[in-house]
Amino acid sequence: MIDWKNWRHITKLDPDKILRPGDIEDIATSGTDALMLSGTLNITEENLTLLREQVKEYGVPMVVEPADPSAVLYEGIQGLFVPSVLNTPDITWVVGKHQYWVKKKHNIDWDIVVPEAYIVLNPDSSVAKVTKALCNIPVEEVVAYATVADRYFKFPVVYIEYSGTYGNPDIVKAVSEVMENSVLYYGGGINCGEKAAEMGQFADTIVVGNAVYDEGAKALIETVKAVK
Ligand SMILES: CC(C)=CCC/C(C)=C/CC/C(C)=C/CC/C(C)=C/COP(=O)(O)OP(=O)(O)O
Ligand SMILES: O=P(O)(O)OC[C@@H](O)CO
Ligand SMILES: [Mg+2]
Repeated sequence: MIDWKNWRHITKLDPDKILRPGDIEDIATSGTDALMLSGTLNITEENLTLLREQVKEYGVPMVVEPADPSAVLYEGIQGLFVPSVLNTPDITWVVGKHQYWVKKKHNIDWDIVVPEAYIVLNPDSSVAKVTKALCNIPVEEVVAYATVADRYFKFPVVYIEYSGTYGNPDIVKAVSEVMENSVLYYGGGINCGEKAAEMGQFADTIVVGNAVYDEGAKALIETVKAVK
């Protein structure tokens, strides 16, 4: 297994978006610890495979984070990061999709599976809409979810997710103070060194997604430098 617990910086690449060859090289050589292939909308085995083929030659650890059991990749990747969303009333996104997945797929390589406890906090994100996450919750409730994930369910990863917008550092700080064993991920709206450094004080690992597409590789490199 890859040493994912020591990653400081993950670049999240969306199989539904286009990257030019030059961009791919710049991303892969940016110093990011891993490439995570993931998105909520329009993810298929086909576009996941195409993206994997584009990035694999650089030798950066590559992991897949599936949004649905119908689009999972098993070959040529080093990890399968599987989300459960904690702050949704719809159990489908906590354990339902997972049960369906295991029922259909009998030979899962559990050694590469890393369960993630998502706390989704941007109501405008695709992931919030799809999972009907209850995003407008006070910090005490976020901390309580994170504590349940860390101590009770013993999720390897707790993921504070603001996909598409920059989140509240006070919330990430408060969560970081209660984490004992889980690795704390922060993702959402990081598009420069300052924001990377700010969230990187509290999160073990920061995740940068949209900035790669909206700002380009130069901004990505700044975010890497800020946390390493
Ligand atoms: C059990 C299996 C194999 C799959 C189910 C996994 C579950 C429950 C996923 C629920 C949450 C989810 C849809 C996660 C996908 C990862 C993620 C948060 C991607 C970022 O999404 P956005 O940035 O909101 O979406 P777009 O980039 O597509 O707009
Ligand atoms: O795309 P951004 O806003 O950087 O968010 C990163 C990641 O947490 C999305 O799942
Ligand atoms: Mg996205």
